[in-house]
Amino acid sequence: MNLSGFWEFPGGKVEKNESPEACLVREIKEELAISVCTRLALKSSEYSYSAGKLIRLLPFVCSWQSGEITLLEHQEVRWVSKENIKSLNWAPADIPIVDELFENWNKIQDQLINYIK
Ligand SMILES: Nc1nc2c([nH]c(=O)n2[C@H]2C[C@H](O)[C@@H](COP(=O)(O)OP(=O)(O)OP(=O)(O)O)O2)c(=O)[nH]1
Repeated sequence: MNLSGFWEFPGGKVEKNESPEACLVREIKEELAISVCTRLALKSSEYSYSAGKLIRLLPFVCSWQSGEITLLEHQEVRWVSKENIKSLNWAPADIPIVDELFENWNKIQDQLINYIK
C-alpha cells in the first residue's frame, strides 16, 4: 500500500524454497486469476525504499497460457505499448526494468515469437 498510485508489474515475494519462476506463476494466479509461463529473464533491479531495506526485483517476460484477467488485488490493469510504457508513473525500482524493455522491445518480441503456437 505504500506504493499505492504507482504502476508495478504483477508479482510478489518469493517464499521459502520457491524458485523465482514458480513464485511469479503463483502470484499472477493469485492477483490476476490467469496462468502464465515464464519465458525470458530480464536484468534484476535493486532498490532501497527505506534505510536498511533493499528489495531485488527479478523480472520475467511471460506468456499468457489460460484464463481471463480478473483484478483480485489491484486497482487497475493496463496493457502498454512501447510508445506508452515510459509515460506511466512507475514504482522507482521498476524504472531500470522499463528502460530495458524499451531498449530491447523488438529483440524481446523476436525471441518470444518462437513460443506462439
Ligand atoms: N510485485 C511487484 N512489487 C514491486 C514492484 N516494484 C516494486 O518496487 N515492488 C515492491 C513492492 C513491495 O515492497 C515488494 C513486493 O511485495 P508484494 O507486496 O507485491 O509481495 P506479496 O504479494 O508477496 O505481498 P505480501 O504477501 O507480503 O503482502 O516489491 C513491481 O513492479 N512488482
